[in-house]
Amino acid sequence: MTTECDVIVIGTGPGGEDAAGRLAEAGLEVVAVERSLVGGECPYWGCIPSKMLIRAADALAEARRVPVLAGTADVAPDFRIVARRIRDEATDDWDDTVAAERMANRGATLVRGDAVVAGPGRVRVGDDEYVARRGILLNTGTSAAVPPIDGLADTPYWTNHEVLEADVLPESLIVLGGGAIGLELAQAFSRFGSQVTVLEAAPRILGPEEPESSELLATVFERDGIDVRVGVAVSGVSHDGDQFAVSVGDDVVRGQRLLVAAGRTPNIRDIGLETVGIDPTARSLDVDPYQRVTDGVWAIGDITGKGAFTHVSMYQAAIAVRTILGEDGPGGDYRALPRVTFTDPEIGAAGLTESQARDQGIRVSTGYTDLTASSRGYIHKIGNDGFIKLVADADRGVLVGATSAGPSGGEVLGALAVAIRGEVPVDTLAHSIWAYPTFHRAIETAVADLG
Ligand SMILES: Cc1cc2nc3c(=O)[nH]c(=O)nc-3n(C[C@H](O)[C@H](O)[C@H](O)COP(=O)(O)OP(=O)(O)OC[C@H]3O[C@@H](n4cnc5c(N)ncnc54)[C@H](O)[C@@H]3O)c2cc1C
Ligand SMILES: NC(=O)c1ccc[n+]([C@@H]2O[C@H](COP(=O)([O-])OP(=O)(O)OC[C@H]3O[C@@H](n4cnc5c(N)ncnc54)[C@H](O)[C@@H]3O)[C@@H](O)[C@H]2O)c1
Repeated sequence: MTTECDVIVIGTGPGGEDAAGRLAEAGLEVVAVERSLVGGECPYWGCIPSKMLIRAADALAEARRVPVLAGTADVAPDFRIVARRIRDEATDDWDDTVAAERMANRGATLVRGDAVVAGPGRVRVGDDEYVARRGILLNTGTSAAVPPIDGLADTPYWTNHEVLEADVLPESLIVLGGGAIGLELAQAFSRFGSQVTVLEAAPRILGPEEPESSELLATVFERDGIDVRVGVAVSGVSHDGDQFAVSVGDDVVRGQRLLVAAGRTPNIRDIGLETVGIDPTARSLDVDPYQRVTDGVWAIGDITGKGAFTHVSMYQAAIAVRTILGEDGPGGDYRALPRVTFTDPEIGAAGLTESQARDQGIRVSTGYTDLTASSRGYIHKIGNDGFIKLVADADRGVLVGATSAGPSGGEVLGALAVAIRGEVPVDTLAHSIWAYPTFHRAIETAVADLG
């Protein structure tokens, strides 16, 4: 059967679902194809369940701080409570009926199945063909990358799916990869009582962020009893029906569960992109500032390589919708791209790191302050680890990057992201009033430190 429409959306991650709804509300005939759950990774196996787990784990950690500040607290973690919350409240037991109805109510037609592009404006789903008058919007996202380590593929390893579907706490957990996924989940499971080992191939965890962020998290994790090993070469993995054995140099790390959090593979390899002249082997799809990949093909979300975050997917969805509807509006601007790793301390960052700024030839000055030395850090006491680091363009007198690590690092980041985005002069920041005694007041000290 062949069906005509205006736009075909392939993949309904956060951006695709929203774009399909907006385009339909604007009066276009929209077909949205989804092979799994409407909403994508974020609500079912990503941001939301992981942050629920972290919220619970952080409550345990705060309760354990009571003896230093306020008396006694008996803490007896029960993983079943958060597992149930993820199942019942976050994911409806991994059922997307509500999301599917929400999209249908906005006027888009949901087609379930694997979509394959069959030529300009043409998409196949099983035996059915869909033909789009305006074009195809790609939002196919990413899947966990599984490194080609000897034996790994034959073991019952976990990815972000299984780990967030778990309802029993593993006694021990080996985490392959010290990026955002690995670190957030490593700390959360450790706080519930799992013995956790993080194996990171690069010289430091959280490699894309400032070295100070990596150092801070390594120190805090070590203090928490998490075994963090960097610069390791994992040469083999086996499973004896009960335990994993991971070969790391001459050593063997054993654990009940193994989480593979070693990066993501874009879901663009086998969806027929070559039929519209797009290279399916690329690391990401090159989009112009208006989300165009080629005539009649737009892309949004993780596959664009602009930042694998829900806020990027949603931001790009709004731009793609304007483009498809022929409306005016600004193109994508990633200069102040914010991101938050929800460890404790949270690592918030926006814009460029110091080394990225130097690589761009910017005459850089940096400002740094330790949060423990701030009034709020002193008051907060236990759990006050953190810092603020600013990266300024000394010639233009504006911030081009910032990191805000601390108990509310992700919230403090808001002010810094706005300062970068709005190119607020450093001089204005220096002569502003910063509320006392907040964590964000430490920005003033970091600004004063800019050399
Ligand atoms: C554990 C974890 C925690 C995270 N935490 C955060 C966080 O705190 N904050 C944040 O901003 N981001 C976070 N992310 C990242 C975030 O989940 C993604 O950036 C977000 O989901 C946006 O992805 P997307 O729009 O590219 O599509 P995705 O969410 O990946 O969805 C793509 C959809 O396309 C479908 N699809 C793929 N191919 C086809 C096809 N051929 N036919 C039909 N359907 C197809 C898939 O089934 C999927 O539903 C996290 C990710 C993980 C894994
Ligand atoms: N809070 C958030 O916003 C949040 C949370 C989780 C994920 N995310 C998004 O999802 C993306 C993917 O997360 P991720 O953590 O899987 O990927 P990542 O690329 O950020 O980190 C993967 C890590 O695994 C390491 N690695 C790769 N192969 C390895 C091997 N064989 N042995 C040991 N280490 C190995 C890499 O060096 C890297 O440090 C993130 O970059 C981020 O954009 C965001």
